[in-house]
Amino acid sequence: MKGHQDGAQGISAVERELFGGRLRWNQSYVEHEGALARMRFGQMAVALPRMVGVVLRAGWSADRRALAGLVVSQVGQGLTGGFGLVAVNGVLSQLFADGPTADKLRQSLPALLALAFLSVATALLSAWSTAMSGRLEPQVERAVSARYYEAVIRVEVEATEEPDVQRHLEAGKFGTDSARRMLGLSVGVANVVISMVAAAVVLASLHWALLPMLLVIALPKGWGAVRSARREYVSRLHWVDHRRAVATLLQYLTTPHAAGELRVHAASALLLRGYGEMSGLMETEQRRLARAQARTDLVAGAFSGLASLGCYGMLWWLLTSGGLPLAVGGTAVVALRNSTARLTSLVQQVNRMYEEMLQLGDTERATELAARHAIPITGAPLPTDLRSIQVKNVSFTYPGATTPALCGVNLTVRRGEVTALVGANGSGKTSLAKILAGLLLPGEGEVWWVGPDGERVEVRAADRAQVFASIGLLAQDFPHWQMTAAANVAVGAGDRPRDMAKVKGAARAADVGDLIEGLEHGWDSIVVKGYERGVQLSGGQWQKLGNARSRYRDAPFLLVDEPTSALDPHAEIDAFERLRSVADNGTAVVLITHRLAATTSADHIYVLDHGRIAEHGSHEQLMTAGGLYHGMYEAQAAQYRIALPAPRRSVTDGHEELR
Ligand SMILES: Nc1ncnc2c1ncn2[C@@H]1O[C@H](COP(=O)(O)OP(=O)(O)OP(=O)(O)O)[C@@H](O)[C@H]1O
Repeated sequence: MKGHQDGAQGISAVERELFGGRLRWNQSYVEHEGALARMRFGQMAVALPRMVGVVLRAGWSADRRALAGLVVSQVGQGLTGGFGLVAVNGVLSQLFADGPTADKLRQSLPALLALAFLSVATALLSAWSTAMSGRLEPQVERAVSARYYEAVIRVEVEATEEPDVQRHLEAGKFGTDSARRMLGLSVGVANVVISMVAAAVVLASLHWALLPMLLVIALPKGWGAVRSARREYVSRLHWVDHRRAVATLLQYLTTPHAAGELRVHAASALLLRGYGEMSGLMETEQRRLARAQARTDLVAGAFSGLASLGCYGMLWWLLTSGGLPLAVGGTAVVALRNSTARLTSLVQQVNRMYEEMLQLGDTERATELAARHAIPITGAPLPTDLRSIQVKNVSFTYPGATTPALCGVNLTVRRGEVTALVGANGSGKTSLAKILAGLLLPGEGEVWWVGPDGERVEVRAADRAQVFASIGLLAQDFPHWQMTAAANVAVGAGDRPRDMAKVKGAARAADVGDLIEGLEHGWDSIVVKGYERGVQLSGGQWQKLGNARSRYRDAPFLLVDEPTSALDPHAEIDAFERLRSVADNGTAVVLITHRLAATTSADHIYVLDHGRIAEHGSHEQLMTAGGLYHGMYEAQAAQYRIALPAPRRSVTDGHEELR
């Protein structure tokens, strides 16, 4: 394989088998990022301080004292380095002067003492710097992460459906801890740069020609560092999907809910083969990178070596032609050797810093993008005492889809009623529920939130926080939080302090209270196995817990998507009756279900077909109309009729007996 630019090459058979083809980062995105990665030195010189600025600002707002301490200790170390060189020059000047050795040593003593003092000061400053950066780094990481995640969770759901937005937001995740590493590296780089600047000042003051020498040695290594970092960054971008897929394969191998299929279906053999072949490809890429880096290092090292040779040659010439005193020459050699050693560490750190900067740049871009697509934080207040939601001529097409998920939909959801949404798979029920919840905004048409006297606010103009506060949601694939049972209910109102009495009430209303209270650790049981206090719930028990969560929200509009799919027949009937009584108590219940027995008692049924409302009315009206609903209901009812053979009877001794 030649590398990530390869066309059809570099695909393992198993990658094709499991993922249908190459798993490389979307091409257009790579091109866009490629432009960033091709940044020239000049652009990088601008971008690097900007990213350091991001980190410093985060540090400043997190812990000013620690940041100030860090800056002072770094500048201090640079100064001690500079003064150290001056002291070395003082010692050498005394030693190279004429006169008896004992006198020369005595006269160099003050400079030697100064050197000792400076090294103690350097050690103290370095310890202070370590303590301050250790204190600041986690705070900077938290600040940058919080900014990113707070922005991401506010993004409109529709925007997250756009592949480009999705990718940028995903890419941003990898840079959140780069801020922490950037701070550590910035400290290291600042340390080296300050000491080199100090060395440069001292060298330039000794002889003007010594400064260009230092730069000539530094440049090739800097070039090599940037080149390697750029190459690694581009590679990581190209391989990120592949890497994620490999991690997923490994994750499946230890996921408890896959345990059965892994063993019985031998899925583990396929996954392990996938892991082996796909990580083998990544190793090939790592080898390519290592070879390329070795080449770059060789070229940079060769040029740097040539530059050093030239510098020492020039020093020789300056000394022999009398342009430079011997003591200054000695100081120059010490400074050049120190600086070259520091340069190696500078190169390594800049290299890593450049990579981190590119990743932190991703996080910054994702944060800005998220802010551009954010749900507005202001808007018209909803009428107090909401009565209904009216959907008028609403159409909606998911980004990238060719056909609309909803088309000219009209419906009204009223408090005190159960409104059922039924229809075939993919007919648009969940999409309509998301429109009602204000999670998706209609492409065309309006969604009105209506008060008791007909006063109304359209969802786009409304304060969305109030819209969300008015909705209780139980999605089809509601999250199973790996937390305590109490937290799993109370998370239904994460913006309110936990009220245990209400948690217990909601659980009782969803028929799960006794179960939780009967557990060894009761409400503190963690509802996933593997933790201390962990328990495993069944699918139906989870569903009841989910129902309790949506009850705990206690909102005027309750949207439930297949709330009984995992319940046993008695529990299912019970759950539907409980939903009925929630509606009777004044809540608007929107029930999405394929169990048509449950819709018989709904006040209004809407039948969706390919995104349109095909029929609506009560159960009786729809059955009389004999359309889609009638067909679906009959099909379901017929299943029960077929499944119930008439009991066979025999006659024994004149008595009928069931067999
Ligand atoms: N996030 C999405 N991006 C693109 N298309 C989507 C998305 N979600 C749903 N769709 C498409 O929109 C249409 C309606 O889907 P929706 O989930 O609303 O159907 P549904 O009636 O709830 O189906 P089911 O009964 O299977 O749950 C389908 O064609 C589906 O493929």
